[in-house]
Parts: sequence; C-alpha cells; structure tokens
Amino acid sequence: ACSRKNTRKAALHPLWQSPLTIPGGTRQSPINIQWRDSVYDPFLKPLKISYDPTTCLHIWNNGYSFLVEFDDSADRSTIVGGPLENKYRLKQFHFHWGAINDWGSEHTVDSKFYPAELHLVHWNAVEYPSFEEAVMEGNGLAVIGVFLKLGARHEGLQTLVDALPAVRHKDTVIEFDDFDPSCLIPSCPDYWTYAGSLTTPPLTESVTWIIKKKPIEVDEDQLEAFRTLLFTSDGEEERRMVDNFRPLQPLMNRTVRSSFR
Ligand SMILES: CC[C@H](C)CCC(=O)Nc1ccc(S(N)(=O)=O)cc1
Ligand SMILES: [Zn+2]
Repeated sequence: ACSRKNTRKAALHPLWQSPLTIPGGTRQSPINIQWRDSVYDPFLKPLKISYDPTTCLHIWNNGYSFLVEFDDSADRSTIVGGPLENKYRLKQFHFHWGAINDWGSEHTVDSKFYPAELHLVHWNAVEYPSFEEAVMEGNGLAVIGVFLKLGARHEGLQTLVDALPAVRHKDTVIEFDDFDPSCLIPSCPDYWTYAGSLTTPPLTESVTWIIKKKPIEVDEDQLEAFRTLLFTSDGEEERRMVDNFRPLQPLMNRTVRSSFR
C-alpha cells in the first residue's frame, strides 16, 4: 500500500479562518504552562502597575470579544518591572471565555482550563511611536493574563457586566469611564512569563506574556453575562459569543520562567 505522504496542512479554526499556527512561527500563543517545567528566575522583578481610572474611554464589541479601551496618548496607565526592560502603556483589556465553565481560557496550567481569561494589553511607548508599530516588534507588547475561576461574585467586574447589554452586537460601543482595571488583578505578585504572540490575527510574535499564578473569582451570573454577547451585528442571524479562545500552540524552543519558587 502506498504510504500517504504526511502532508500536515495548517488546520483552519472556524472563528478566525486563518492558519492556527503562523507558517514559520516559533513563539505562538497560547501555550500550556507545565508548572514543574517552569524555571524560577531570581532576577525577575515585581511588576509595578499604575493605572489612572480617568484614562478609561469606552467598551466595544469588536466581533471577537468585548474590549475596554484606554487613552494611551501619555504615560498615565502603565506597567514597568517584572520581565520588562521598558515602561509599557495600557491600550485595552478584554476576555476569552467558553460556552460552559469546563473551558474558556486561552492558556492552561498543567493542562487545566479555566472558564475565562482576562488580557490587559500594553505597548512599549519608550521604543515605538504607536501601538500599531509596537504590534510588529518582538518587544512591542506586554499582556498580563489573569485566569477567572467560578466562585464569589466580583464587585469590580460587575460594573463591566452591567454595561454589556449595551454592546450586545458586533461593532457597538458605549462610553465607559472611571474604571481602574487593577481591581481585576490578584494581589498575589506571583506570575509566569514567556515570549509569545497575539492569539488572534495578525498573530504577530510581539508579546511578552505575564500570566498571574492566582485566579480571580467571579460568579456564574457574571460568566453567563459574557455569554449573552454576540459575534454578529444587529440584523444578522444571532451567533452567541462563546468559545472565543485560540487552541494551544507548540512550546517549541521556549522556557517559561516563574517569579516565585
Ligand atoms: C494592525 C494590528 C492591530 C492594530 C492589532 C489590534 C489588536 O490589538 N490585536 C490584538 C490584541 C491582543 C490580543 S491577545 N488575545 O491579548 O493576544 C490579540 C489581538
Ligand atoms: Zn486576548
């Protein structure tokens, strides 16, 4: 019998209609974080987070997730330290979640999925003139990942949840101000860090990932509120915004470092 040449085509993911792995990609995200394979790095500094709630601008549904965007025209909401060599400005934060609580996060820890994951997206405004340029550079972006687990109601998240009905459809936006996203970040300083990529197109390999070890707790109603959003615009046949996470990507030649023993 003839042996079928193993022509592994890049699988297409229904949500993004683009290759799951970038051809030639060596640092794609998300990945599974194998706790015992992570390497403690004593030279990692604590992450310093300084957000100004008055930089918060609006919430919008971009058809992949809902984003809260910030005024990044000055160094008013920034992070510095941790694995970073420069100060990075907060541009937006958004979430990824599942149709049910058994999955939804993009990263996994020892192959465990969380029901959702928060991404706070920052860009290197010291070295690059704009977010759009930083997106194309190896050290252009820094994304803090925070896992969400089912538990107590999160009061800080509730102000966001209350605004979601107003951005139910793709390309809807509402003004949203005076929100400090540091209320969504666990106080425990422990994190993992690795070199990765955006998890939606353009999938550029420009992200220093900082994944918090501790999750935050949210309740079932708050997760359900995420699932009432739609991928589709007003007037289109409704498709619920769920399972908006990218499949796990190969670790390849990377080490995940931990800030803790
Ligand atoms: C020209 C490109 C454009 C400007 C990029 C727009 C953008 O912000 N994309 C983005 C941001 C974060 C993530 S994630 N999920 O945190 O890895 C995925 C995609
Ligand atoms: Zn994301």
